Amino acid sequence: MDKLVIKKSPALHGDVRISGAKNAALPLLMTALLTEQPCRYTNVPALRDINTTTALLEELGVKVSREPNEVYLTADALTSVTASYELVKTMRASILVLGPLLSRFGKANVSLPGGCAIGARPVNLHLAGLEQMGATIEVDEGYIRAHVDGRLQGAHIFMDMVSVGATENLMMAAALAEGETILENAAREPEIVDLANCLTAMGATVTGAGTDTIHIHGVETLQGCDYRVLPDRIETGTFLVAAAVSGGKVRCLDAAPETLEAVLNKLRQAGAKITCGKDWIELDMEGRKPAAVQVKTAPHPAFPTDMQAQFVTLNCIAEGTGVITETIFENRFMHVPELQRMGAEIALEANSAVSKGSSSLKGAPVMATDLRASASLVIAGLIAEGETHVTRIYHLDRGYESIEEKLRGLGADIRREKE
Ligand SMILES: CC(=O)N[C@H]1[C@@H](OP(=O)(O)OP(=O)(O)OC[C@H]2O[C@@H](n3ccc(=O)[nH]c3=O)[C@H](O)[C@@H]2O)O[C@H](CO)[C@@H](O)[C@@H]1O
Ligand SMILES: C=C(OP(=O)(O)O)C(=O)O
Repeated sequence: MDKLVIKKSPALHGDVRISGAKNAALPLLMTALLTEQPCRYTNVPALRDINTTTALLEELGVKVSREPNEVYLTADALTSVTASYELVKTMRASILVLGPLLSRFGKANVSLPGGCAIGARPVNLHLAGLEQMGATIEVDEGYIRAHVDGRLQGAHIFMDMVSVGATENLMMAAALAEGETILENAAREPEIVDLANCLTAMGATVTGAGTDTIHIHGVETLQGCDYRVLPDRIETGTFLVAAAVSGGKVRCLDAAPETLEAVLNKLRQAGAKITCGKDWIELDMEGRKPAAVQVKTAPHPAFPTDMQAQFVTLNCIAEGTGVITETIFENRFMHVPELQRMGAEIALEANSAVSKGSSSLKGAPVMATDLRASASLVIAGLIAEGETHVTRIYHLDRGYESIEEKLRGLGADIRREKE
């Protein structure tokens, strides 16, 4: 297993190129299941989750070929409709094969994802929506077994909670369903808009993506696509926080500033000077220490839970007291005890992390517990005195393309070693 060894680094300076978004690419690659025609996806990040997705699609019989940051998929003759536990347990987003398989082939067996480090993460909304569209679903021996006679039927679905994954699964299912599907209380994340744009390019009619009501007019068949994945707003935010914490000046290229307004707003409140172009964002801390910020996570367009851990690190070293409240996942503060081991003064109070600020961090061996927790520890390592060893970085490799090379390009002292 690999670990990252990070030494206290100078303030980060320079340009960094942002990759395609993991959370957009995962559902986008699943759209290939909706058509027998070839699909090409570009700006696909080189990540462990993308490898898992292509392995999963190959297991179903999809023809896969890859070039750097490009994936070609053809689902003209499937050999299986089963997503096995072995793959689903390593990547929860595997559940996104359910909607497309069911709508195109009338059946699907998908291992139940189960809980994960950050929370229980049930899939009841995915199943309830598909049942409303006419599917019969049972859970047997840890597998969701779903089938439908004929086509799924368009339905008016109101979701009790805002769920990104359920919205995506139901949008893909609805694209081949008979008639119109209306999704109410839908997620509004930029990745939903990206998926809607791809489905539209494939011949479905999708309106309202980016609002809480999405209309999808299903069609009998969809065509292939040539689709470029949206820039990763969470990777962008992570580099901006790293720059802010180090007192540096960093420009993120190939970014999508309009997708991370809530994060940019908090960085401005922390004292950063932010300048944006059409596809770039520059953060300049002018050598200052950030001011602590108050943050509450909530569905888009509010502050994203996937940026919460990085802001906990920012608040640790900032001036003043900061409170960060997590409202999406019930167990997403696993980075806090690790940051405390580095000297951070943070108290956990119910679902809030309260930091006193001005902690002087010291390097320590720390363990990554999930993807964004890992990112928060890497950022802490850059400013901690001495050396920080971050273990279990396979979490980080799920979602950050070449993170150590990109950080080194900004002047960080970071290297990958065998544990
Ligand atoms: C691959 C991907 O895009 N992952 C993102 C996606 O995850 P994911 O799509 O899994 O997250 P959801 O939006 O579905 O989850 C939001 C909340 O709803 C709950 N819930 C969800 C579905 C359901 O059927 N029942 C239910 O109760 C979850 O437990 C959670 O508390 O959105 C999350 C919230 O922005 C992000 O943190 C993840 O990075
Ligand atoms: C929680 C995340 O991803 P996933 O839903 O794939 O676990 C994330 O990207 O921070």
